[in-house]
Amino acid sequence: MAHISQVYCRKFSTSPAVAGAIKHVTVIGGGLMGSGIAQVAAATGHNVVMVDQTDDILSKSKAAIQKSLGRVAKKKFADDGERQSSFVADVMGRIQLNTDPVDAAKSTDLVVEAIVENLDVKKKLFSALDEAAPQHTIFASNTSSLPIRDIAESTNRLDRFGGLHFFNPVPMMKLVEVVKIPETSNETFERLVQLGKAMGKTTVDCKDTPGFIVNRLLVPYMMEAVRMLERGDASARDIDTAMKLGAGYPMGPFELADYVGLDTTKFIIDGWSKKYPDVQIFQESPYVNKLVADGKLGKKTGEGFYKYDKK
Ligand SMILES: CCCCCCCC(=O)CC(=O)SCCNC(=O)CCNC(=O)[C@H](O)C(C)(C)COP(=O)(O)OP(=O)(O)OC[C@H]1O[C@@H](n2cnc3c(N)ncnc32)[C@H](O)[C@@H]1OP(=O)(O)O
Ligand SMILES: NC(=O)C1=CN([C@@H]2O[C@H](COP(=O)(O)OP(=O)(O)OC[C@H]3O[C@@H](n4cnc5c(N)ncnc54)[C@H](O)[C@@H]3O)[C@@H](O)[C@H]2O)C=CC1
Repeated sequence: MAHISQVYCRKFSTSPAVAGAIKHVTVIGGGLMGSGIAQVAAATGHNVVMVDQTDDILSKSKAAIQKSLGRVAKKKFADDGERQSSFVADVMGRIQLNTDPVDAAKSTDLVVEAIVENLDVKKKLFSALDEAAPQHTIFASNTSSLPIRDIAESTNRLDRFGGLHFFNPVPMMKLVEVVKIPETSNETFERLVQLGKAMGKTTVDCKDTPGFIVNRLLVPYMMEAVRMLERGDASARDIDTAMKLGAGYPMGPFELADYVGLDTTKFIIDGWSKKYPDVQIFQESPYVNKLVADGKLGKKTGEGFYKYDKK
């Protein structure tokens, strides 16, 4: 994994927001994804407001960003503690916190939404933001599985709406899928692509098809792994080992599901099973349902398919 980190350090060291480009980013949702997006946006010179529901959640998000930046800084300034600290302080200084999304949207170039994977909740949020945000502000969703067009229809700015799908963990993963709905203007799309690049990512152009590119392939793969486990074909550990050593994946499907969060995994599957009732691979998993019902949401709660040390 060392080379991924080196790329991160190289790309992220000197790329301030370019003139005319998006300079101010509001990230709504300070969970796994929102905190990562806020971190990388700030580390690449953007001014960021991160929004979540309570001060308590936001202070946990802030601590997560600080910890992740500490890991980046250690690599970037190997033996120089002072430069490590000033790098972290500098990036943190570009992140403001707010519990009021409407207030935050009043003055920003871009809103990136990374809240719970629920269409109605996302629509309600964007509808409120649309009233408050300036004309020029672009809206983007980081949804894993919902149609961007369905979210965008809650606003009157379809031409300034698109998808910006980042990958977990955002500081390490080099891809952003930029999603265009039929109404997205070329200018909006270009500005989103530019932002992705300014954040040090490689971008791919996506249509608003289910799961875009990555998740259209990843979700069936992960769900087939779950079916194998449910059928008793192999253990989770053996399936993970097989996919890491036999297919070269950095994580096996169960490690990855735990890393993504089983709540988010279930939201995706529930949505797709409702929408595509005839597609067998998208149907619900009793195994995942039970884990979620027991509060075993993966790494974030200390247990999912596996158990984790709480750090
Ligand atoms: C069924 C439906 C489900 C569908 C779900 C869809 C969800 C989506 O919509 C789309 C998604 O995001 S899918 C998830 C995509 N992500 C992946 O596939 C991650 C796969 N894992 C990895 O790449 C590495 O294990 C990874 C990079 C994570 C960690 O690397 P390692 O395994 O080698 O572990 P470490 O030794 O801890 O880390 C290696 C170096 O990376 C640095 N690092 C890791 N995490 C970091 C973080 N969060 N922030 C900053 N730095 C970080 C770490 O410093 C370490 O460097 P060294 O110090 O040199 O070891
Ligand atoms: N977990 C993953 O690996 C990935 C998730 N995504 C997508 O990103 C989005 C967020 O996922 P995660 O960060 O994993 O979820 P998470 O559960 O870690 O974080 C979601 C955050 O949103 C906050 N929130 C919920 N409703 C809100 C509202 N109305 N206003 C402000 N904040 C609100 C919650 O308090 C929570 O902190 C989802 O749409 C998910 O599908 C996309 C790529 C990867």
